[in-house]
Amino acid sequence: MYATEFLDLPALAGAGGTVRLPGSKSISNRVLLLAALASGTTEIHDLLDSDDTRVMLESLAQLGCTLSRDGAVLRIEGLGGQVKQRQADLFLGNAGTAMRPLTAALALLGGDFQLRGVPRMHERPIGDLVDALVQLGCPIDYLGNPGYPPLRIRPAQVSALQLDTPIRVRGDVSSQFLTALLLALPLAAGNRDVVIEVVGELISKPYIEITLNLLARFGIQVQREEWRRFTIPQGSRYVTPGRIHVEADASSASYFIGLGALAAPLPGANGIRIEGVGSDSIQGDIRFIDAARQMGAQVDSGPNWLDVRRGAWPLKAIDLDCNAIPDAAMTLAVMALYADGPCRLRNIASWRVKETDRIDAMEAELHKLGATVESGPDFIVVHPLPAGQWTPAAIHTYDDHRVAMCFSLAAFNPDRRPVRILDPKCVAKTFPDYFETLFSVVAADEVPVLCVDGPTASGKGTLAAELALRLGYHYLDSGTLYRVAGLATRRAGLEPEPAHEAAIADLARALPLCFDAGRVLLADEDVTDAIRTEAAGMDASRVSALPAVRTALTELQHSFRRLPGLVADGRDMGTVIFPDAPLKVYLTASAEHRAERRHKQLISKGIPAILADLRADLEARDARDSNRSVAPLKPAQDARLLDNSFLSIDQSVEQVLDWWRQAQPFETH
Ligand SMILES: O=C(O)C1=C[C@@H](OP(=O)(O)O)[C@@H](O)[C@H](O)C1
Ligand SMILES: C=C(OP(=O)(O)O)C(=O)O
Repeated sequence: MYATEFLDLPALAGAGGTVRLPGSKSISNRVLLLAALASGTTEIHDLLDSDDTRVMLESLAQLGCTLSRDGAVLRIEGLGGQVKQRQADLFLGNAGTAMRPLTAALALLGGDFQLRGVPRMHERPIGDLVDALVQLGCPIDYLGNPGYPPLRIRPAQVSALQLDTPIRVRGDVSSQFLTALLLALPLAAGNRDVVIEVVGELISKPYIEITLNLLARFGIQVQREEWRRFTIPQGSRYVTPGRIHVEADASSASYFIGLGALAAPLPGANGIRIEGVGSDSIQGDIRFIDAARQMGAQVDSGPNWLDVRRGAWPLKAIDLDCNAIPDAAMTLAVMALYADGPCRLRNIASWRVKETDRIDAMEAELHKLGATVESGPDFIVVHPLPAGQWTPAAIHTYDDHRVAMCFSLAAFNPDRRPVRILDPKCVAKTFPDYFETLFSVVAADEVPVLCVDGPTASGKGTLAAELALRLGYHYLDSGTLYRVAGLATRRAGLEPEPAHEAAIADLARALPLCFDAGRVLLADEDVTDAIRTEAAGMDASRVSALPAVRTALTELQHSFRRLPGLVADGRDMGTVIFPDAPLKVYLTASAEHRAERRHKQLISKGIPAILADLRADLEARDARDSNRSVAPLKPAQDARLLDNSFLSIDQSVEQVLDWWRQAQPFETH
């Protein structure tokens, strides 16, 4: 997951390959609750692991459920209709699929519970559900604004519940209220039928189908009359299916269906293959493929897969009632930028009460890209954005995963403008590795590189690693490559000198090197410490002066240039390896300061060192590095010089980030 302040997507040129998507949020949270309410053990395969499921799991654990994980399998011991903890304060983040169903279940289970969430959750309505439960005889208080969480649920007298008349619930604000009642009311259906009636037009109907389908998997056959009346038969009891599999999330698939529809195919790949969800999905958002087809995409599907390719181009404009696919429809709003006319998405009033007011959010952010957008209480019209009119934009994401995900598709714009996604970690709600997955199937003509070159002990490693962290970029410590090559040379029994140049180059070309969370592995051996000795530094400097070795390592270094970008530190990053890098920094500090830093570093590790000797070694190494015939150490012509003798690490980082920001076309936010 990218936990950076922003993530810059360079202009993307094409897409192709296979993605396997994480589990469905809607199925995961329903299955978790049903498994908790049932007796016995349920084995859940491929459960979604994200913020929304984490809050559900934590709540169930607080209520006394025993949970255990074994790879991709989660085992849950059901409570059999009895919570072990009759008092709990539950935090449900911004997960509607946890807040609403748990409210209903806990109201019926009996106990003293508080349910709260993030500030936005306290603006998302729950009044219709609370009204239905209160009418039934469950005491529930609002702890903040009436109609919204946080809530306090007090114990209800199950025997005194008003089940003689149908329980009436409004269905026109969120279908999750009806889902919540359907999931929980089997608890009250021991000796009578329980009837629920929907008041007003029910929205998001396919989500009710998911609920009914999963209830049936847990032994409860709800009878449905149209979308108005639902009967849970007397004697209904949750029976675990034992083992249940969660299919991949169809709403998450919409970004990759959109991608396949609008990206030019990559050579050798036949569009985008999506695995984990397909034509037999029980999720209503699978119908997004119909919308994509209407826009011109070519979609083939099978039981557990989808294949998507560009068909009509530009995409065809659509005018669509999106009530049944409210989540995936946001993807259409960005695809509309590439259409041959204005696209109208209708019947989406619920967008206004989700993670943010999504109609306003989409309008504001599409507008930043340069698009013309019109909207009303329950619709949005997005006009196509012709070439020449795209503006580089920093997309505000409103802590809404879907805003972040769907706007990534704007990086395919014909003007080759980069797109900045602010607060990219908001995707953690349902798809923590969204951007990693995207990067695995897209290509850019130019992946940005930020080079940090400089002499030994200038602090370039610390600076570059921090920059990589802040930008969410890959990190190449090229000095390490030479150090590892030096070590491998010694291990092969060779002296690092010109006489063995060809043999050392062969070794370097096939270096089994891997960077793993700050550790350096050589053929699975952790050599992080071994390559950091002064002697290894000297060997690195000596092998790096051999031209054939440098050539062998060049290709390896180029391979680190992957999306979304690279920070490379070394001595010739800007001059030789990445001459086209948009920002090159040459970092220096006086020999005196560098020797002092190195001295401090060694002493703090308990390694004895003499300051004067260190300084002399350092000056000798500077002279050798600057005078070597191949790629001598010098600033690139277009490098920015940074002398950090009197700067803290933070100050240096801020300075370079400032230069980086200036080199980007985004207006500051
Ligand atoms: O029941 C569900 O799993 C959901 C129902 C939909 O909400 P509404 O019924 O509020 O539209 C949907 O937007 C949400 O992401 C998940
Ligand atoms: C509306 C959404 O979430 P929630 O389940 O919190 O309602 C969503 O995921 O788009």
